[in-house]
Amino acid sequence: MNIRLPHSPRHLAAPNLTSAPFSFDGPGGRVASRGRVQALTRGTSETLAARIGDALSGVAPDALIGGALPFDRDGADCLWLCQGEWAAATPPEPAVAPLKLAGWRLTAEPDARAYARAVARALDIMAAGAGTPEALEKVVLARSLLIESASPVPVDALLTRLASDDSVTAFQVALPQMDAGPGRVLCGATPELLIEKTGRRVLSHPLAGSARRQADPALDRAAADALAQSGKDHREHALVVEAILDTLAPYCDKLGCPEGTCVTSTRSMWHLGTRIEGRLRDADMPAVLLASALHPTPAVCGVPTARAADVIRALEPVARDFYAGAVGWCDARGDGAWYVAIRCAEISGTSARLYAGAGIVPGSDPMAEAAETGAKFGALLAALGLPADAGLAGLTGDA
Ligand SMILES: C=C(O[C@@H]1C=C(C(=O)O)C=C[C@H]1O)C(=O)O
Repeated sequence: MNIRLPHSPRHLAAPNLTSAPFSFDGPGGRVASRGRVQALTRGTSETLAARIGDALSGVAPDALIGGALPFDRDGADCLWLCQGEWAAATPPEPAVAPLKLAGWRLTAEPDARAYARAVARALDIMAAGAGTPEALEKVVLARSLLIESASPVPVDALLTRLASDDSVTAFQVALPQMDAGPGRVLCGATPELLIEKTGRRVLSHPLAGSARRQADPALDRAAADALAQSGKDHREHALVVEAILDTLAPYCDKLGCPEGTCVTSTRSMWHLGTRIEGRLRDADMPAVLLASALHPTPAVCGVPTARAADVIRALEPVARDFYAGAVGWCDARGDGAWYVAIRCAEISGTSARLYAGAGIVPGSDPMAEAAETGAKFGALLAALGLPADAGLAGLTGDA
């Protein structure tokens, strides 16, 4: 079965989201696991093609693979194979249930000021290496907020609330169990399409360059205009587009960005975005392998990739695990959609660890980057029923 996301949305059954190991609900439709579900053998990006080939050989045309690739290409992925009858599903409940976490506590890891110091350190590394062959041109540094609540974090209610923003894809992927504790789920609302593949058609919509939305319409417009004019943000963005074009070129006989770079928005953020369209040479290339070839783009890692990954490892105190990886699905024909795993949280029982990062290039201002990460937490915090600006603590003199 061919599931087309943006132009012919198709609703697949997901009787109970908490028991479905993956679901995606975005601008083009909704895809969720169902039927007989089995975990694929876990492995790194190196063995992915062989494992996908094995999994898809001989399966029924309506089989579906979905899940998450970790940020670290040498880390083990988490993929699920679903087989069985598909049934038409009713679209998810439009009602946005109020969500109130009982007795919650928030710990910044690290706090905004320590994050700003890490950004300053990254800028020093860039300056020290400038002009050398391995000079660091961009690195994306992230921080996290750990929320601990007195009651379990309700993933279904959170997803419903996240999905109420039409500009994002609300997703959840069940992650491997770490120990005997509660299950882990990666849950979020990503605005960034890594790759969508339908037959020979591919589409990617990278984002990089950000500004916080404002409640006042005039200030909001001004923020978008400033982003559209920002040389620093356009430099940050261009590196991502170049990397995606370079990676896709060998797979495509046509590739381009017909609309150029535009300002796009979610409910809480403005971004620079570029729609990249291509035609594959091989219609059978599975979307998950294209996602793996592209990942990690400089939207979440940096340039050059290996150097940026080293700096991330050295400067970030919390392991990314599946944050800033890729989440998505692909059917037996290889058609599917994969998203950059951002604006998300790893949820386990009563705790949720939220992540947000920002691209650093020469000219970045450490405190402004800390504020940007604070703003990026907003969507998840609000969906959890917490103050949307809680990630900005320490930046406004209120810490
Ligand atoms: C890394 C994140 O976002 C990425 C970084 C952006 C930026 O630096 O401007 C913008 C969009 C995303 O590609 C995140 O939200 O955690």
